[in-house]
Amino acid sequence: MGIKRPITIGRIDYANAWPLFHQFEEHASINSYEVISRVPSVLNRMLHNGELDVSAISSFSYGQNANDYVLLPQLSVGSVGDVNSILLFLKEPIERKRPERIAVTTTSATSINLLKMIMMMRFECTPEYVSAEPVLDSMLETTDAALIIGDPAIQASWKNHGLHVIDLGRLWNEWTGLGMTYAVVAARKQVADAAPEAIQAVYEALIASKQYNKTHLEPLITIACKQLGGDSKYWDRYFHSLQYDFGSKLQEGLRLYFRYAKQLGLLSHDVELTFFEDQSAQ
Ligand SMILES: C=C(O[C@@H]1C=C(C(=O)O)C=C[C@H]1O)C(=O)O
Repeated sequence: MGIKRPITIGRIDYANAWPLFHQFEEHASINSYEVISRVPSVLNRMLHNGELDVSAISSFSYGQNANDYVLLPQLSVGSVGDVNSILLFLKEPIERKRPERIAVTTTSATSINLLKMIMMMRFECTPEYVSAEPVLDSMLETTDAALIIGDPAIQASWKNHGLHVIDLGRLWNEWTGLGMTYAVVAARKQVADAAPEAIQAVYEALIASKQYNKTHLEPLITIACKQLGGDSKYWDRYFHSLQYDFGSKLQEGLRLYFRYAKQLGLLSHDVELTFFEDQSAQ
């Protein structure tokens, strides 16, 4: 039993995940671990390849690999309504003209598929999607619209570029009445079976970090202003609009998302949410 090497943990390299990971080190009781900070698409690949043992990943990537993963309970990045950092920038309002070609950031999995769903089911169109680095101006050189997530989306939203902006979290909520879960924390099933105590230690540290940050947002707001720009009012509202607990409303939204993904052929199979068993509850 156990693993005889440092446990590898993936951290999303965007402000949206800070409330889960900031102070992780201070709360970690394991002595041998490594935290690797990357954009979601890279973490998705690394967990899939076994380069990571446990990671925050796109919820869509969990759906693709649900047989090999377990979810850590009460940990997610979601919203019921505005998410503020998953944004579609359009040259023309969508009510007037459906986009024919959309540039989508290379960093996402959940939001790209959420966008495809919204286009097909809500706006009844099937644009061409081209993958691109998340730089608004260059994305829009040859397209009608651009999807950006995370910090670059926030920074693009501050610019006065005269574009029309759709917040995908708000649109999903208005359309379905539900919340949406963009990121989950998953462990490789193989590792959770072989070393449940190591995964339990990571789980407990993330929960402790999340609880601490909930009542100590000030340091995160200060770092965000310094590193990413904006003012404290913006970041206070941003962190409060995101939901980190993976509650039943957020799970319900994700289940519907997976059902739609299957229906549209974006996923090849049905997805069940399978959770890691909290070892302290036994
Ligand atoms: C809220 C966000 O949620 C995220 C969106 C993801 C995706 O689209 O795959 C993955 C992880 C999160 O970073 C965001 O990026 O702004």
